[in-house]
Amino acid sequence: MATLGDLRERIDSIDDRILDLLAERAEVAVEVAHAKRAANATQFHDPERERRVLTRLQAKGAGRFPRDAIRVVFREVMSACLSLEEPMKVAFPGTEGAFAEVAARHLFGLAARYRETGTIEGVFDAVRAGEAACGVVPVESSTDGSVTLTADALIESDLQIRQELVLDVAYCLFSKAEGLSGVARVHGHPHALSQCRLWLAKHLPGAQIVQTVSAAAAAHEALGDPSAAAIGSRGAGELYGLPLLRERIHDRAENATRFIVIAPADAPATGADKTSIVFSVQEEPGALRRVLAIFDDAGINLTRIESRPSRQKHWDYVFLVDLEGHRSDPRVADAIERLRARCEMVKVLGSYPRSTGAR
Ligand SMILES: O=C(O)C(=O)C[C@]1(C(=O)O)C=C[C@@H](O)C=C1
Repeated sequence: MATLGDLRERIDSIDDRILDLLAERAEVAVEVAHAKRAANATQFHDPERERRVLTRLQAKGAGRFPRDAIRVVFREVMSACLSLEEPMKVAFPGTEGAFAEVAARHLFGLAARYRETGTIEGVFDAVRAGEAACGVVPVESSTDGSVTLTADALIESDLQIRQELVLDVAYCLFSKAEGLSGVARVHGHPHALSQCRLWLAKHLPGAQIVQTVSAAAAAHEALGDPSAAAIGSRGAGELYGLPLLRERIHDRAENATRFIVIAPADAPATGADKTSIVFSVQEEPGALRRVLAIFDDAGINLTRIESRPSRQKHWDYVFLVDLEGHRSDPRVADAIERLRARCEMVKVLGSYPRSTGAR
């Protein structure tokens, strides 16, 4: 049997070969950048190509090497190669350690340049001003429903949805307190507090609940005061060096947030896509039912419908719909045309590949 020393020598030599291959890949990525410049490409980042690379490699597999890890490794390899071409600039709301950052890093890797904008509107502004190539914003939570700030910003903006990601959201409680009995105050973002409401009522009934603007602000409170606790992602706690008191304190075991990537243009068809649209209907009885029948007649599945105040008139609403299919599918294109004939306003917010989810 080989000794531990022998096996480690073999691992060292395999790692050297991996490094040589990475160096070779980096050289090719630099050549890709030259080819793109020669073709006057405006975008170096190519999410469709990245998706094809990840799908192909995961399907191919690598013996015993875990399939999920293939995604993580190649996500970082491509993020690093892209940084040699042109670093990707990505905006997200909130501060470091927020779930929007977790989603952004999952999609764009460690080598992208991240910009915290503080607010959801700030993400839209940064992308519109060209300060970021794209932005990652939450659009709905499986527990709290729609993120209305995002819905309203989408309705008003010319930016398009080009990707989505459903992220498993797990909240932790961090504190310098020895145990739960030492916690007098719990600080958290309103979304975090709302998603952990029952747990807090049961386990910390006497604690004062304090809303903060971000997970980072909550962490700062807990850093400075041993009788304070903060709610946040595991990553946020690690980032701020706070001891973990309890894990998975959210009320619903299945707690996910859907994030979208907004950019100047949406995505080409992949065969498994969704399209988001917003429309307003005339104020007459049965108008909404007749409009929805267009999708029904075309056999198009609606995955979500939501109404928002139009902000033009009192008690006037617009409807946001997510449907299965790409806007270039003849069936979808035809339904949108029929919608235009019936509605006062129709705006396509973008077509994008359906999320396969991330944990
Ligand atoms: O194929 C390309 O267009 C590349 O730029 C290479 C590469 C990669 O590393 O594989 C890098 C960045 C792109 O977003 C897609 C893929």
